[in-house]
Amino acid sequence: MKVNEALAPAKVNLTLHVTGRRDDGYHLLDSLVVFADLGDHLRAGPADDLTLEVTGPMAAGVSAGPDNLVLRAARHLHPSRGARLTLDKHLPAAAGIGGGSSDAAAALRVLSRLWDLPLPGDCVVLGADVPVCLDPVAQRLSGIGERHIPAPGLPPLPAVLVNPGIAASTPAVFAALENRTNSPMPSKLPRLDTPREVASWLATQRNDLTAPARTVAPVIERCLSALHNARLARMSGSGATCFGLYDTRSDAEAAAKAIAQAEPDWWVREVTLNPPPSSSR
Ligand SMILES: C[C@@](CO)(OP(=O)(O)O)[C@H](O)COP(=O)(O)OP(=O)(O)OC[C@H]1O[C@@H](n2ccc(N)nc2=O)[C@H](O)[C@@H]1O
Ligand SMILES: Nc1ncnc2c1ncn2[C@@H]1O[C@H](COP(=O)(O)OP(=O)(O)O)[C@@H](O)[C@H]1O
Repeated sequence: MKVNEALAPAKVNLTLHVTGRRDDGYHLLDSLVVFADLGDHLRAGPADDLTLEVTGPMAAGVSAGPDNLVLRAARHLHPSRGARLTLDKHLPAAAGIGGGSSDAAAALRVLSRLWDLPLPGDCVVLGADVPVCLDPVAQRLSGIGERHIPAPGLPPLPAVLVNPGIAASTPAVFAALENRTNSPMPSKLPRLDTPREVASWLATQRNDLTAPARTVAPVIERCLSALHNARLARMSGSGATCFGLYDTRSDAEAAAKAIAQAEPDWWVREVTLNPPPSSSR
């Protein structure tokens, strides 16, 4: 990618344990987060005014106004400088894969280069997922999202992402959560060398938002069923996107093809999670 371009990769919560709730209503999380080799594309050119154009296959319904997280991130970085921004949307919005947060983080990265400014330290105010998206590699996220440390060794993971085209509102899903104090992941995460080992270990962990998300969007059950031949099938974030993990890319490709044929209205993509550096599409 050129200096004024950035990939805003899909974020996937391999685990999402809700461990408590702060007085301000935000929830404490313990989450193993990885990124895909697929995402939105952001370009920035020099300009006097700040403008944004939203293009691409998933642009429908995404505002190009000041509420777009790309423009909010730009104004967070500098209150008045200009740039001509183009956001090519490939990820569904409000889908539990952090499209907006990853776009905001990409905007901070690109504009800090264009404007020669340091990255801000307080970007959690843009969204709980923005800090982890600033450095899109495997990480263990905690606090409400403001704390993250590199995850121990994980291999690249052949996977399929499935979204049924229903937006799951993150506040609505948190509001439907019955038990807000659940156990965290083990304090020391194991080193996992193969997709099979990853799937076996993940099966002992959870996404605590799955049950409330199913009440908000019952179609999630069908997404998980569609991934029945995966080593592990789970929801990401607050949904509704679900992911399936496979042993090989060809297994994932075959599964994606079959699901897309059976559900032509769904967004179905074969991806690699935690890809080797510089292999993004
Ligand atoms: C749940 C997660 C897990 O990675 O992913 P998504 O489903 O959004 O992808 C994130 O924590 C979401 O991050 P993000 O989407 O940036 O959240 P924000 O805009 O800050 O918050 C949206 C709303 O979600 C709730 N929220 C969010 C984060 C958090 N730790 N506790 C919360 O209770 C609050 O109701 C808040 O008003
Ligand atoms: N660049 C953007 N892309 C997608 N959604 C955006 C963007 N900017 C603002 N939003 C708003 O943010 C909300 C959450 O979007 P997103 O981050 O994609 O979902 P999630 O938090 O479920 O991962 C959307 O409902 C949308 O209104």
